[in-house]
Amino acid sequence: MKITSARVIVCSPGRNFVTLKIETDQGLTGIGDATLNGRELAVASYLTEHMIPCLIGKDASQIEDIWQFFYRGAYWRRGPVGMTALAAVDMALWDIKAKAAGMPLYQLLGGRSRSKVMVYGHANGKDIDDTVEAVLRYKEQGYVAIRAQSGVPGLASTYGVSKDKLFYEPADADLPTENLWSTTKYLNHVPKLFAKVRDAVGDDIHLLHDVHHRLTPIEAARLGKELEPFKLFWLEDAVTAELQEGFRLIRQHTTTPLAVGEVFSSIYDCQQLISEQLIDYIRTTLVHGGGITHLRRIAALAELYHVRTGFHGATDLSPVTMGAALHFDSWVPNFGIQEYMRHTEATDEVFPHDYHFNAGFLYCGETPGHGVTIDEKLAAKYPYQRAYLPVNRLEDGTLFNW
Ligand SMILES: O=C(O)C(=O)C[C@H](O)[C@H](O)CO
Ligand SMILES: [Mg+2]
Repeated sequence: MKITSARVIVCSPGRNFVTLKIETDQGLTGIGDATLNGRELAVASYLTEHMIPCLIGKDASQIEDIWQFFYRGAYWRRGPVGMTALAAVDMALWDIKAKAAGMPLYQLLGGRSRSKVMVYGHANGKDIDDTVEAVLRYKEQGYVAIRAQSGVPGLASTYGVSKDKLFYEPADADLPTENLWSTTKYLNHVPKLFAKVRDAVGDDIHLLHDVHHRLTPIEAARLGKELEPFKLFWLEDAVTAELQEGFRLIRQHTTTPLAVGEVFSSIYDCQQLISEQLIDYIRTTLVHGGGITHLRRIAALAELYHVRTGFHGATDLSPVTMGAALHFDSWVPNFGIQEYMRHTEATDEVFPHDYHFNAGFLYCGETPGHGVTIDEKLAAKYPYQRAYLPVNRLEDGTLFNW
């Protein structure tokens, strides 16, 4: 089955998405997500200029060989732009292979390990009371796992806290917005938030929190320790993870479970974190981690060390990633949880899909392939719009982590 054409579709139905479509001489087509928030056109160009010319004429069924060709063959390995582009190719090829087999993708991976995929929703509010209310609303909708983020007193704006309760869109301007940050104010606030949230929601709901890489290991250790009474499901991205051994310090001090990895692009970013059992959940998902072919290796390594998956699933990961991820989640033995932030109606219309949400769980469909397509005519009505993630500064002006 030869690849006859491949093209990149960039569209912005409420936010930017980059999609790769691969066509074959047998009439089968597949699509993959190539969206890298705030750097979309770099991946689009990497695909168009450097990968697509090499793809034409290759046998679409040789997924592993094509993966190795672009990973080893490029000489310049890893990195978010290259691995996102590779992920799009990989996802599209798995889509084609599953369609050729007449099977939903999870069947090719090894079949179902579970009937439904537990997801967590995003509750956020401007202050503690507002956040508690948002958490209770998620609980009413049937969610069994809820992430809670709240504004911090004394800080004008905080990441993850939007005006809209179901969507939040961090890439909010055509030049980066600047936020201000105070670790002291944040650390004083979060334990108070979770005391109230746990009290309101009861013991049966899983609670999660995202620090967004803003603490040092010893600060994260203190936060983890102070949050222990509230039994979090996980504390996410407590510190930046370029220094993998930094997590040892956090681990020595707290039993609060740790999740990290949404910005990772390969197994080498988490090898030490996993093999030293420094984390409990690996967040890297298909689109930024080289696709299904590479995530299978990460999940298999993680399984050895009692680390479970907790795939990234914010709105900047397109429905294509969500569809493929749900097949992976339905199969992978060491599944933990799946992040779920709803896409806008416009996005859902551009990317028709067969997965659905019901009472706290997502269900992948039974259509052959990963179950997501793209309406190209509709996509063309939403041209690319430059949009950046914000940057974050300390109150004295020092540029800080976002
Ligand atoms: O979903 C999360 O946990 C995030 O931290 C979302 C990120 O801000 C977002 O995906 C960045 O592109
Ligand atoms: Mg996060």
